[in-house]
Amino acid sequence: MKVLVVGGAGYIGSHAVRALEESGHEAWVFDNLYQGHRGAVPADRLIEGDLLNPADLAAALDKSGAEAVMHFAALALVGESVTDPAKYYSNNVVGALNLLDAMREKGIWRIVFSSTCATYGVPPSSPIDESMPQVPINPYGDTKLAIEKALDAYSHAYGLGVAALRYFNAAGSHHSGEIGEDHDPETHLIPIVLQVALGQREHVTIFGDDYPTPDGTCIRDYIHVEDLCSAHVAALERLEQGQMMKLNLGTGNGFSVKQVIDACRKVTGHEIPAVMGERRPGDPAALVANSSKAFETLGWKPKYTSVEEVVASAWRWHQANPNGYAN
Ligand SMILES: NC(=O)c1ccc[n+]([C@@H]2O[C@H](COP(=O)([O-])OP(=O)(O)OC[C@H]3O[C@@H](n4cnc5c(N)ncnc54)[C@H](O)[C@@H]3O)[C@@H](O)[C@H]2O)c1
Ligand SMILES: O=c1ccn([C@@H]2O[C@H](COP(=O)(O)OP(=O)(O)O[C@H]3O[C@H](CO)[C@H](O)[C@H](O)[C@H]3O)[C@@H](O)[C@H]2O)c(=O)[nH]1
Repeated sequence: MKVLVVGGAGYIGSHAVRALEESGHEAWVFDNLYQGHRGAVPADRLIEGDLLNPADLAAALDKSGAEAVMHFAALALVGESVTDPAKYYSNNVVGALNLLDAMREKGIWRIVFSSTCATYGVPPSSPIDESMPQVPINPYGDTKLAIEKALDAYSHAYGLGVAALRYFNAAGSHHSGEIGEDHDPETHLIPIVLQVALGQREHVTIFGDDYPTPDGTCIRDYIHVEDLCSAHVAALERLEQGQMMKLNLGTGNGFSVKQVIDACRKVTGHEIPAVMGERRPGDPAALVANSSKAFETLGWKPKYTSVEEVVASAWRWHQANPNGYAN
């Protein structure tokens, strides 16, 4: 299939491009390079444009000859979504609606969408399955839930085939060592801890140790980015017209902030000073996926299950590219 990967120059999108090509598909990238990197994608398949400009989208769908879309493009900083919600509703929700309109116009009915465990808010229990209530606690999560709802309605009314994939915490880098995670600003735990190991930060601040977890720090489910992307390809290949898949993507294993820092110490051999800080507003104590629905629906399972392996994969990229991409 020819696939337009929207947000394909970003962290997860660029890994999806590799996964698509490794599975024999033809991937094209649409990105405004707000967070994305030229160096992360093949130059001859990059179409620069903005989701907020419908003419850019129409041109990209024509140029790529796309039969399907993977939609990764979004703003994803929880804190910024609280202080500047207008930016998030506009870019994420209006941008997604523009994309859906452009797809309808061209008769393209397959879409795989990046949703998030943030749509569950503070779950009633963990692990989380897809039947649990979606009650986001910040505008970022609200925008993702709004898009899921639009996809639901469009699927029902217009026959769109949708996979809304609710990722837990993406981490790691491509096995080739050629692409990895490079966000500016970086807010995610594993890259921040590895920046300490590289001597770029003095310490990592642990956001609270008074949570109701065994060591008091938050527990998350860190899924390797290549595992995430193989699930995307599996979902795309199974989509049928009018179908709406909603699937959690995680490993089912939770690791605390302290456990992640210990794993980073083990992998890097660096002492990695950590200081205790305040809770970060909006952080649920534990977010761990029950992904059995994805296992059954997609015939998929994550290959990386230990947090050390995930950290080692991220470390290879950060060590080789301490300053990230050149462009
Ligand atoms: N990283 C995670 O752990 C995680 C977890 C759950 C969900 N997600 C979701 O997965 C997706 C990808 O995350 P990521 O970490 O790769 O983010 P990223 O910022 O690295 O990638 C997003 C890409 O979209 C592009 N983009 C943003 N707005 C655009 C616009 N208006 N027009 C064109 N391009 C635009 C950016 O330039 C960037 O390249 C996001 O939708 C995010 O919400 C990420
Ligand atoms: O310097 C840091 C950074 C993070 N953390 C903690 O580490 C854990 C992981 O934090 P991340 O910022 O790496 O990721 P989140 O769990 O906040 O991920 C959330 O934000 C992502 C968007 O970037 C995704 O949407 C994801 O689904 C959503 O849960 C959290 O407990 C956080 O408090 C620290 O203690 N110190």
